[in-house]
Amino acid sequence: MALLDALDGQARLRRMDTEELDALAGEIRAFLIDRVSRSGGHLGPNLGVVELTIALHRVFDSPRDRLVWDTGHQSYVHKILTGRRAGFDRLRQQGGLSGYPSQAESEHDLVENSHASTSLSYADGLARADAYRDVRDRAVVAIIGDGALTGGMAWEALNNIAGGPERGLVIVLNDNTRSYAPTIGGVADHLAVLREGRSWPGVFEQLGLSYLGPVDGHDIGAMEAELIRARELGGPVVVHVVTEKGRGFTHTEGNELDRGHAVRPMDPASGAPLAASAARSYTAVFGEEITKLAAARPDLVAITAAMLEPVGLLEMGRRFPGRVIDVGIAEQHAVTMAAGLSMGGMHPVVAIYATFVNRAFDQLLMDVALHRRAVTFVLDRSGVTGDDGPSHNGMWDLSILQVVPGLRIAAPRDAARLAELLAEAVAWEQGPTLVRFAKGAAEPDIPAATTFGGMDVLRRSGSLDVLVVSVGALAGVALGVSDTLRERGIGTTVIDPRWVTPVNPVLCDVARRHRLVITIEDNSRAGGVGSTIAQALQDAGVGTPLRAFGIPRRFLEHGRRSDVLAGCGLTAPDIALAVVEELAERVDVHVPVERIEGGR
Ligand SMILES: Cc1ncc(C[n+]2csc(CCOP(=O)(O)OP(=O)(O)O)c2C)c(N)n1
Ligand SMILES: CC(=O)[C@@H](O)[C@H](O)COP(=O)(O)O
Ligand SMILES: [Mg+2]
Repeated sequence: MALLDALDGQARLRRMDTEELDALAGEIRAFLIDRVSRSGGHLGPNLGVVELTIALHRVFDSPRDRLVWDTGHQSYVHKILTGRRAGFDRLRQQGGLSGYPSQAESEHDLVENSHASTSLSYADGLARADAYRDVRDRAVVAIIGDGALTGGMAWEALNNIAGGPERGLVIVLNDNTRSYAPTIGGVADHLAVLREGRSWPGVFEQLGLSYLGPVDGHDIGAMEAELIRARELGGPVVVHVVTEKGRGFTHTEGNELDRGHAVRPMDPASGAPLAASAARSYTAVFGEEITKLAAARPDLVAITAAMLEPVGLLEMGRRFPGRVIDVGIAEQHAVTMAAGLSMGGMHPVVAIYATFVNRAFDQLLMDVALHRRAVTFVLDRSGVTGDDGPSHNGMWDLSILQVVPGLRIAAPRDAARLAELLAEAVAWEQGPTLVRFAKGAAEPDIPAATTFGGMDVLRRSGSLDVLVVSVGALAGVALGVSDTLRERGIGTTVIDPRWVTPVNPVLCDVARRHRLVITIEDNSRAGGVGSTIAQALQDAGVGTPLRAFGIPRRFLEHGRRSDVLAGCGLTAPDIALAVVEELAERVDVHVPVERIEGGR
């Protein structure tokens, strides 16, 4: 790693000759493979941009020239070239290097949001600000992938950028033909034509943008020549760079599924995962169940936003080709298209990550719910996801969607309930339904002790002191709270409503008979299920006090899911301690408050 070791900034980088640069690219690739195979992360995307990032940092003078990375998952090389190589020993770990740009880490980083297709809008804003302030001696450079270019925001921005021919703006299109899978649609087809160099004005030129390329994204010299032209051109210009996702590593290059888009820790020699999880993931359970349901229901069609395998639709797609639609990174289109599919007599299942439903809220509210369409939403990665940092936690869906009239929301606690609730959801034809579950291995099955009013009673113990409302995957925590309280002579009823909104009126009756209600959810406290139930109690004239436990109203830094949940106080000891204090303060029930093992 001689060249990497000697690299002390852009000046040294700019002095390197072609031979040194090619050697440096090899050292960076070796470094990425070594570190990311240990930690896990976005190995494929970053192996694809080694030369591109070197060229960018040689032609442009970051941070004066602003580099805006779309989605940000491909910014590892940018981090290596801006002095953060040492941080890769703790990549994506709590307190360690983020897997995305981070303003706290470096002045070279701007956009921390990992939601795709935003870079051109930031760039348009930056360029306009420079125009307002008559700043002419620095560049704005957006680096956007071919996948991100299938997102609607990108075209909203292009429309505006093309309307400002006097504003300099460099758009580097990192075209590796893939999101996870090959990029779909007319945009992908057009890029294929452009890659073949058929020289007619393409869409970018017809919009009024300048277009340079296609250029080999692994030839540093060729890219530098085009980037210098783009920098000097003035006005908005697209530089079409053709790269290979996963380049230089056999276990990413050879990965037909996704070119190693997001790898788990692996043995770099064999590619074998370092820690294979025995338990089935919620995603795998969904994939199995939706395929069974699709076999029985020809009206079922599933929709993914460029994440076929990550959301578990691979099997259904194999069994029922044509009934799984990949719309590209286009969640808003996915949702309103689903409304159209429903109006046409189908029952769509929209499978996306919880955090990405945020950008399709209006479509869900006004295109699906307003028309009472029977669309089923499946939100994977709900709650704390952890590794991918603040913008990837699925912590807002229960808050923003509880306001949607007619939407029924289910939060399965384990695999068995996911199967049950998914079947109930797709059987419901009176309006939209939603099933949300966590990232990773499904919690062990927790059978109900009994059912009551359509809800699962997980435990009844002692007197009717505390009603514990358990939401989704935190049922194990809820039972742990019950155990700790029982040791202090406090009785609990632990209930899993299964369908968490609208609130089951029977829950209000049960609450009436207890001295305190607590709710435990892997979602923001602000506007979460807890606050929805509090309002339902108020509307029902139930005076029992309620304490909601959930994620505080703040962005959560990256880290392991379990550690981040603990940091939010969502552990049995922490909650039990808080309940004992609550009972003393609000219910005048005093029990020994000696230290509760593990509590704060
Ligand atoms: C709104 C949104 N939807 C889905 C994702 C998940 N996602 C992360 S990267 C990615 C593929 C991006 O493809 P591309 O822009 O071509 O970048 P590449 O990985 O090929 O470099 C997707 C779908 C996301 N980050 N944001
Ligand atoms: C950058 C992005 O949005 C995805 O690649 C995401 O990081 C994948 O997350 P999972 O690893 O949870 O599938
Ligand atoms: Mg791509």
